[in-house]
Amino acid sequence: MTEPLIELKGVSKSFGNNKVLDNVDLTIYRGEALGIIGPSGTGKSTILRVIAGLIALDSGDVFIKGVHREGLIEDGTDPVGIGMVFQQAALFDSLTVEENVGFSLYQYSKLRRSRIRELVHEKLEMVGLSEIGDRYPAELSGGMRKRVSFARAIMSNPDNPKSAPEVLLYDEPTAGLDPIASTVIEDLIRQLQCIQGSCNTYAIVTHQQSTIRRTADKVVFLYEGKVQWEGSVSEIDTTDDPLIRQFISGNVSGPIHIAG
Ligand SMILES: Nc1ncnc2c1ncn2[C@@H]1O[C@H](COP(=O)(O)OP(=O)(O)OP(=O)(O)O)[C@@H](O)[C@H]1O
Repeated sequence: MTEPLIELKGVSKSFGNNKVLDNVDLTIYRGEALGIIGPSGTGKSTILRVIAGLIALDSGDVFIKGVHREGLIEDGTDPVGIGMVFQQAALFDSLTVEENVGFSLYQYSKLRRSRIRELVHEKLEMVGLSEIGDRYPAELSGGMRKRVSFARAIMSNPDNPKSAPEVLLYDEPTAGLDPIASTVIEDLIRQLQCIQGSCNTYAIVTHQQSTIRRTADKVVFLYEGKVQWEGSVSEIDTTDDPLIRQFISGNVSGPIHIAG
């Protein structure tokens, strides 16, 4: 068994009266590619934001590499870096691609501008976009914007090795992309997993079956605030669990209550 990098123990989170996560236990091991699936509004993005340390818990504990997290990511206690790729790429429209990817280094490091440009170029090359540093986000396709956001998520300061993310969290990275652009992104996620110095551990939230099948090794199914099922990606086709059967077939009849 490899080392647990992320552990959620008894995590609960409500927004007002809406209990989104209800006593959730989840472990992500080093090197794991974890797919988080489940119906809309069931708390998948919330779990990613909990792991990323972006929102406070109501109760429960988060351990990062065995160390109890106190507070949020901004409190800086995590022993490993965690990067997040948001659903909407979340680029600054008024900055060039190069300024977006290098943003945290321009803001918070003492590196020379020329060194940051080199590092940005390296990351853009890793995502197959080495020629677009001078463009603005509005000049890019949706798939290209996603790839730029990947480059930004894996950016780190070589003077501060702890800033290199060891875990990447992808929130619906292929949402809104055509099947071919989705394949490009899925391949990139797998390539980044294998590149030395990039992230070999990740969790991915997705609704797209091709993305689940091509980017996840293990899958957890979230519903009604709890992890209801977990198994290998091949088991989603063989399990007789009624929740998974209904979800994968898209059948409106079954144990999953359709909101609205
Ligand atoms: N900041 C917030 N304030 C209030 N409610 C929130 C907030 N963030 C999430 N929610 C609610 O929590 C529930 C779960 O949201 P979340 O985005 O985690 O679901 P999801 O499974 O990722 O959904 P989808 O598949 O549709 O993206 C939803 O009912 C949502 O409206």
